[in-house]
Amino acid sequence: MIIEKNVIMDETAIRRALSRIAHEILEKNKGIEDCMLIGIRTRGVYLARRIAERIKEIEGADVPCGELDVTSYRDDLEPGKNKNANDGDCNGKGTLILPASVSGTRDKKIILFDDVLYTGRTIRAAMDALMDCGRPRMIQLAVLADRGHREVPIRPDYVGKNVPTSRHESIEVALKEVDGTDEVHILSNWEAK
Ligand SMILES: O=P(O)(O)OC[C@H]1O[C@H](OP(=O)(O)OP(=O)(O)O)[C@H](O)[C@@H]1O
Ligand SMILES: O=c1cc[nH]c(=O)[nH]1
Repeated sequence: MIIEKNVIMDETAIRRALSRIAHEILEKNKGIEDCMLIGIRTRGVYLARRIAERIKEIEGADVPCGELDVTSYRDDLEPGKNKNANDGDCNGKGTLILPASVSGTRDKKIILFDDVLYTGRTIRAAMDALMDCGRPRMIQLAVLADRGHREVPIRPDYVGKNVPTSRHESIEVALKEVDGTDEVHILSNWEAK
């Protein structure tokens, strides 16, 4: 099977999209007070950190940045590996990692970051994890690429690029921090899970 790869965002396009999202976050939240950025592992973490740096440049303010691992909250885990493994110990088991300067997510405005939004199941899992770890005042969602095909009623607040796709395509995000390069590409002939 021939797999075609088409680049849809290069380094400049990613930088501009993240810069725009940083401005949109500041505008929507009228600043950054009580906001916390939380990146979903793996690449969402680096997107959140880049936005935090951009916000610092624009506003001169530090915004706390955390990491979330949603693995134990997924609805597609193999039997026997369910979320009970983490029940009652959301921090101790590494689901949510916050900077030491922050006491928790209670009453905070959480802005969740992921690289790709597809069915929405990862974000559903992320929201469950966050709710188990405290009671945020609000949760907003930022994604670099929204490719559609939602299976749950989830809509992002901030989008780098909307990419109409077929189910036989996949979107891959490469980031310098993990992949050595910044690029978003679309692959044809992908076999969806
Ligand atoms: O909206 P969804 O259908 O849940 O798909 C989106 C998720 O898929 C990818 O993660 P994946 O589980 O492939 O793992 P990865 O981040 O390690 O690549 C991507 O990073 C998103 O988190
Ligand atoms: O196209 C897709 C779908 C899910 N997750 C991805 O990273 N890309």
